[in-house]
Amino acid sequence: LHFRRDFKKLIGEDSYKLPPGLQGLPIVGYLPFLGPNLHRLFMELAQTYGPIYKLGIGQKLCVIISSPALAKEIVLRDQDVTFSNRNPNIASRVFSFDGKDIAFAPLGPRWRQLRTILVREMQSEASFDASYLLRRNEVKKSVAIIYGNVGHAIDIGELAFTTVVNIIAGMFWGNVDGRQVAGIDIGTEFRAAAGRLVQNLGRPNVSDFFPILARFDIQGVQKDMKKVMQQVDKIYDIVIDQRIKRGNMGEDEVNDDGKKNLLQFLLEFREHDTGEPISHEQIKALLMDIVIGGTDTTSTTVEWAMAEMMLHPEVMVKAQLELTEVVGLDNEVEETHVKNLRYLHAVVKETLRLHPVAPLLLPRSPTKSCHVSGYAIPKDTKVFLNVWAMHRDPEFWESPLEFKPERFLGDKLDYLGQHLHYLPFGSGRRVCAGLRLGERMVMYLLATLVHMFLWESPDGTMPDTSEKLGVVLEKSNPLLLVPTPRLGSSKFYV
Ligand code: HEM
Repeated sequence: LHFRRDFKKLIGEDSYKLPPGLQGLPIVGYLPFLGPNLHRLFMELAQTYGPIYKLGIGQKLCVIISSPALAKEIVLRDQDVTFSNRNPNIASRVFSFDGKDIAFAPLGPRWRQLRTILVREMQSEASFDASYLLRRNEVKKSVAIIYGNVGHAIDIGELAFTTVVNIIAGMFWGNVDGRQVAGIDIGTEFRAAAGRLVQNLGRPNVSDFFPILARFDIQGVQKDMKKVMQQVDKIYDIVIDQRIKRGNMGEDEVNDDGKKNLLQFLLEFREHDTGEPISHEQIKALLMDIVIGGTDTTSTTVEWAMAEMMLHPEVMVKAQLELTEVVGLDNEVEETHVKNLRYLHAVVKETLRLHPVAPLLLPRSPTKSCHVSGYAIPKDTKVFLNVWAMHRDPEFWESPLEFKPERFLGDKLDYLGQHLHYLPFGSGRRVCAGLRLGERMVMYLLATLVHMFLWESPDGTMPDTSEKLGVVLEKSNPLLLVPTPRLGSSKFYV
């Protein structure tokens, strides 16, 4: 009744029907039936209700879309502007300094300004070239850590995460040693804070579904978010102050081609800008997006790829043969090799097909009432695109549940979101803003792990593929693997 009343108010009497679906119980709707793995539940419900259906959760109306044809109407066709907004929940609003970032900001000049800086300034070929040594150093440090643990089990997800955090810290705000700022170990601090942030961001919060109860914060999500954000804020304040002081003393760091890191760029942009100024909070919100949006996504993908290769030894062997051919057994991997690793690219694509880090993307929300496939979608509805289901749709994929990188070898499918049955980075205006860096880091790190070491499961136990959905779709059980050096000379490892 609630939805019908809202709906009629918004788009007028009886013009279109809401999609079919479930209202659930009175008042709470479908809330008590939501399990942890929403993408699986949503796929099961699609088998009964079809490729577009509604779900009432508390006072919120959700619409779930599981077909590429309908996704097209939303992300690529004439309605993409209407659907390029997020309507963030409470945790996301705290996380994003109330929508001052890229990921949760409404479509508009401020979102466009930050997005352009991240995509064009920081991910141009020239920027990547200039910051390559930094990535190389961090990857080499991780190789040395693995070498120091030969014969012992290593947590691959954790190793990948620390490597990526350090790369990102160095690239985006830079400092003498990306691991330490004013005595604070960034990797460790962020690991702890990011874990809690991500947990809160992914947790169903009663206050989101019953805005009327929001001020009571029954589960304490808002309170906990604010507490963690204070910790993270403290680190950002130190980093920003340090950068300003260095700038004032004429000690700006520049990369090989004279380019500055993102933080220097943003601070100067703020000072000299003639158009919209970038506020302190916007800078922090952008750093937040980069650290949270860029780390778990990347490291989880590396972890899943390694798990799948362990489960499919023939894939691991092919990837190693390719590396032997392209890189050589008397050489270490450089980023310049990566473009020639066709098979490894296919492995990563197949990994992201079966284990997309954001199986429901980031939810969209129309800014005005509209229609999709002849159904009414009222303003502010939460719209989920179930990419996980589309990636397993037998209409588009042969033997969809099998891990077969070969399917991508002759295929033109890329990450840009033009082919609507394959959307690991999303699509349209809101497609991932860190796509190029994400792909680059995954490929370089994975190629290094596979080329430099042979891997075994401890005690012969094979990895499982059970998953849990927080903000990213991660492995339920961490992937532990035991390394042995693969190259003849120890000089590549120390
Ligand atoms: C393997 C790595 C990554 C994957 C699979 C991934 C995936 C995604 C997905 C699915 C979305 C939502 C797109 C949509 O709603 O259509 C997204 C958004 C976003 N990602 Fe990534 N991402 C990755 C790495 C990164 C990195 C490295 C960064 C930053 C340096 C980043 C920053 C962002 C931002 C800022 C957004 C929001 C874009 C917007 O709303 O305009 N991501 N990402």
